[in-house]
This record gives sequence, C-alpha cells and structure tokens, in this order.
Amino acid sequence: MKNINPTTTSAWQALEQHKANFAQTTIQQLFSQQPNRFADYSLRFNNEILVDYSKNNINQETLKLLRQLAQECSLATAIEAMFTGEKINRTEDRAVLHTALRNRSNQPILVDGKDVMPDVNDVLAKMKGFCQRVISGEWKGYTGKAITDVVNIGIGGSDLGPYMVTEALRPYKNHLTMHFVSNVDGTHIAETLKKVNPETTLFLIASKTFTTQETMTNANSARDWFLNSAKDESQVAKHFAALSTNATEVAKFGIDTDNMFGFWDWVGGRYSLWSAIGLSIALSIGFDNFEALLSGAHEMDKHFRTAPIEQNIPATLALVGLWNTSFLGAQTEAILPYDQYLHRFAAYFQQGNMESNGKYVGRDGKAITDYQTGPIIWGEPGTNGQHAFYQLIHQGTSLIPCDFIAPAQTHNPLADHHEKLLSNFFAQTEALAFGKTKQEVEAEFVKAGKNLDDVKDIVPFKVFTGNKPTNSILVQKITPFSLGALIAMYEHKIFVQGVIFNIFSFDQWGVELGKQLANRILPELKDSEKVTSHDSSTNGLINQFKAWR
Ligand SMILES: O=P(O)(O)OC[C@H]1O[C@](O)(CO)[C@@H](O)[C@@H]1O
Repeated sequence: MKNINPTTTSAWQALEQHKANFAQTTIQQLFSQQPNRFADYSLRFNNEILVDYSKNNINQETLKLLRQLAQECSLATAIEAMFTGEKINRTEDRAVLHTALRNRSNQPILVDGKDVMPDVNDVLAKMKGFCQRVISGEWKGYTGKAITDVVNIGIGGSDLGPYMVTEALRPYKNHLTMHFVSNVDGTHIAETLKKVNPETTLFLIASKTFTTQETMTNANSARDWFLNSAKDESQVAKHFAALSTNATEVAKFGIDTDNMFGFWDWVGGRYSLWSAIGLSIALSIGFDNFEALLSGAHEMDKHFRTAPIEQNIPATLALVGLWNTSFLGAQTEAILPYDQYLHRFAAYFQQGNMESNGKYVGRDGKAITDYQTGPIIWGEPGTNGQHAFYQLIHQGTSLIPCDFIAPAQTHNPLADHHEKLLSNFFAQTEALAFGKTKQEVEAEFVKAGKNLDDVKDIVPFKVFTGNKPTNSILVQKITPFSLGALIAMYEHKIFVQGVIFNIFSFDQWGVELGKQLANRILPELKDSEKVTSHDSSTNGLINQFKAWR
C-alpha cells in the first residue's frame, strides 16, 4: 500500500474548494433541483439491500471528486492487495484475509506462497461435525446428558461479533441457550454460572491469542466451577473447546487439541466472526445457516472487488462518510438499526471502525496533523434512541450523520408493530433532511387557533433546521445471508476509509498501553502497602481503593 497523504491530492484540494457550495445549499434545495435524486443516489445489492444515500449534502460534482480522491489514493490497488493476501498489515507483517474465511468460490488465496483455502475448509468441516454432534445431542457431558447451554468466553472481537450475530439471527436459533461472558468483572461470569448446569454446559474459550487477561481469568473461573462439580480433570474435554490461533497456550490451559478450532494470524480479532470464533454462531443457528452468513459476506466481497466505483456500495458509503467527517466537520457517525434483533450492531462496529481507523500515525510513520481519521461510532436501536438522544441529532449544534437500517419484513408480524416501527424509520430521515421552517411552525399555531403574537417567543424552539445527512439502508429481511452481506459492507467501508486516511487499519497498538499499566498495577493491589510509584492522582485513587476494600 502506497504512502499518500490524502490532503496532497488534487481531489482533496478541489473538495476543499467545493465544500463552500454547501454553505448555502441545503438537502432540501438539492431535492428540489433534482427530481430523480432517489434514483440517482441509491444502490441495490442483490435485490436484498437498498442503500439510499440521497439525503446527504452531495451532488454529482462531490461524488466525482470523492471518486477521484479514491483513485489518487490508489484504492483499486489496495483492494486487490487485500484480496490477494499481500501483507497490508505492515506493522504486524500480516496479510488481512477475513475474505478468505468466506471465500465460497474456493479459488486459491496465497500467503507466503501457500494456499490458505485447504486449512480454511478443514476448520469449517471440523466445526460442521462438532455442531452436528452438539446440536443433535450426540455429544454428551460428563454425566451422559446432552448439552443445553453454550457459554462463549471471549472479549473484543472474540465476543462482540458472535454475540451480535447470534442476537441478530435469533429467529433461526435452535434449542441451545447461548451465553456470552466478556468482562473481567467477576459479576459477568458469576451471574452466567447461576443460570447453567455443569452437566449440560459447553464452554467455548474464544481468544485469538489465548493470553488475553479477561478471557483467561473467566476461563479459569469457569473451569474451577466445572471441576467443583465434576471432580475429574479428564472430564474437561467434554465441556471445554478452544477457538484460537495459539495451540501451545490452549494445550497449557488443558484443552484437548481435538477440541481446538484454529485460525490464523491473518484474521484480525474484529474481523474474526467468520472464523472458528464464529463457532457459537454455528452452534446457535446450525451450520447451514452459518454457511449462508458466509455466503452473504462472500457476495458482498465479490461486489466490493468488482463493481465500478460508481456502483460500489461500500466505497460509496465510505466516500460519503468521509465527505461528512473530513469536509463538513462531523466527528461522529450514528448507526441506528430499526430492528431489535440488531441491538448489538452499533456496538460491534464501534470496535470494527474505531479499533481499525482510530489512528494518528500515517503510513509514513509520521503524525497526522492536517485531517481527521476514523469517526466516533455510536448508536442504539430505534425507536429507543428517538426517546433518548435524537433531540441532539435534530436540534443540537453538532453535525451527526446517521445510518438508518431497517428490515422490510419482520420476523414477528404482531398487530401493526412493524408498520409503526418503519413509519418512524422513514419519518426520522425525512425530518432530519427537511426539518420544519418558522413558517410551518407558525401555520401550525394558527391552525390550532393560537394568536401568533402570543406564541412568537416559543416559535424558534419548534423550528427544525433540517439539512442533517443520513443514509437509509433497507434490507428485505434479516436472514443469515443478508446479515453476512450487511456486515461485510461495513467492513469494506472501514477498509476504504483507512486506505484514504493513509493509516494501517488492521493493527491495534492503541490498546496496549492500558494493558501494560494494568499489569504493573495489579501486584500493587495485592497487599495493603501505601502506593507511591505513580502520579498523585493515580496513587491517591489506588490508596483510597485499598482503604475502602
Ligand atoms: O481474541 P483475543 O486475542 O483474546 O483478543 C481480544 C481482543 O483484544 C484486542 O486485541 C484488543 O482489544 C482486540 O483486537 C481483540 O478482538
């Protein structure tokens, strides 16, 4: 991947000039000027996903310049570099091949001259056999009973993806009850263990490195709890499986390597739900559905790799997002799914995006000083968010571009719930784009029989300026296939932005310092000695903790 500061491209400089046009122009005016705006600014994937990006402050010139920016930043070369297994994660000297995990075409993909597909297929076959045995009840616990509960112990990418997807695909789930434990706070595992029976519980220890403090602490507590009942170490094999790249640490923990499902260093943690880390997903919805999830992602991969930039959905979302943040001044992006099953979707992409693109060092190793990199990602499901933070999106002083996501078909057609939900979905983007003028507010008062003189002081508070950018992503139905495509779409959006930001999107050095310092502090908490080795704030807090515990 080349080192290109995006601000030095002619497209960036042209975009800087071009943005002045939008100081005066509103989304409302863009719609008045362009009667076909919806048709011209929306894209479809497989007749299953409709992406409408028309309610943004963009015109054809904006798109032309943004596409030119992508070209000047060598996006096409970068896409090929990723798909063909080049070591684009240069700071860790690794390829980035989550796309290989869902490569349903089986075309060889080489890393260091070796095709990775046979290994990928072997692990998938092992996962399939395991799922069949556990789901059918053939796999027995230490007292001969079938498994009823699965506890995935992992954190970050080893938790957020599997948890988000198993929740999103609940309509497809079988009889197994899934639990996810991530936090090192003992409450998380303690509360989970209260709900399960050691005779019928399977623990999946999900950790790429198998050294993560939170996960290993929870795994050890789970094993102690299990052995407290089973009283026999040899029974651990019936109740513990490992999802990891680190066979040595897995063996040290005491998990039979027969029960280990491997993956490889070219799978980033936050891109790992497609790997063995997805075993909890496959157990929950069955292996065929897991394969459908992979297929959906693979179709999106093909689209991303081959579609021209004008029709390329992830690239378009990335460019429009970059326009909002780098040129129009937005610092955050909200992801707002109008689907209760997608309640962890924003949390999942908080890691996906912020761990990938939250970087201040460019690919040249120098600090980035002249542009913003990855935005802050946040969000909650609609309509809950409407009754919480939408006030600020509508009338606050920050610009917050939002992605609204909704399925056209619900899995729970109950009275008119879905129509009500979707009426809110449509209304919100309409309100955000077009707002409500002073004249409209006054007309409403008049209609309600009010004298305008009596209400003139209230009028300004009821005005909505509108002109707030949104994308609407309408999915025919949330199925394993469409969800796979949707996740891959966002993954590639992040990739495109990382290329243009000129950063390395696939490392995560920013999480290391906190871990190091916590490891240094941990022994200091073991005794009652007064701590003096830190700054006065940290010393003061630690010493108060010691006094109060
Ligand atoms: O799977 P592991 O190795 O336990 O790591 C868990 C998570 O920790 C991180 O390395 C840092 O938070 C993430 O990238 C990763 O998803």
